[in-house]
Amino acid sequence: MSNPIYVALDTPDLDRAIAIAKSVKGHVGGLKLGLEFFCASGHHGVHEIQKVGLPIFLDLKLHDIPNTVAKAMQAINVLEPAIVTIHASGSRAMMEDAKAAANEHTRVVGVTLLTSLDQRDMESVGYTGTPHDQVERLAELAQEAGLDGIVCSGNEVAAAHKAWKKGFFVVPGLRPAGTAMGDQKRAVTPRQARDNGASVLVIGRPITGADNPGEAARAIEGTL
Ligand SMILES: O=c1ccn([C@@H]2O[C@H](COP(=O)(O)O)[C@@H](O)[C@H]2O)c(=O)[nH]1
Repeated sequence: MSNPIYVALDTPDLDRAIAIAKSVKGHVGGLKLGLEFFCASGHHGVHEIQKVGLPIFLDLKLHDIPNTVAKAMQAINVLEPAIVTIHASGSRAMMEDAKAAANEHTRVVGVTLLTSLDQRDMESVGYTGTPHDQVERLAELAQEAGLDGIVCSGNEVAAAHKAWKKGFFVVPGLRPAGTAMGDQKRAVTPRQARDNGASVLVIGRPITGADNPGEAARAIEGTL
């Protein structure tokens, strides 16, 4: 089985991102570039990170009217990302148009409920039901829209996997035992997420915040 870990290179500093990417190579399966990185370094930054030689996951969480999201997707096709995120709450039409605009070999996955949100946060923005309900609802919509999979927490991935056997499940918000939660509220360990059916394990600060990111990645890999 290939290594499911994608390290989140959340930094605006391109040299630092390259250094971390090189140090974790061999202990992760891919590199995730999100808003912080992309807003600071853009396409040039992605090209530089690609030189490390690992698959690229563009975690841009696109969320806008269908036409705008489709055009944004077309603009990143040239980067040939392995995975791209959009927000599933943007509607079925938005997801359909995003998927239609993406490269054939790019997996387009829909964020269901951010792992930094809990039940109380959901209520504060007017969502009804539990995190499980929300993930189930949006996973069904994402599947109907023809997406490849979803982003959810390790708490919901087992149920999502059961309902969508061929789905591709990206799980962030992972914390090895004893590490700081930070802003994550629905966290599980990398091993729990993998056992629950995650296809991709997204891990940021537990690796990038370590004195030796390569060693931290190797240690987490060893727990899987
Ligand atoms: O629901 C979500 C969706 C995306 N993320 C992203 O994953 C990483 C997590 O970083 P950590 O440092 O391991 O907390 C980060 O890039 C988020 O933007 C998420 O956490 N939750």
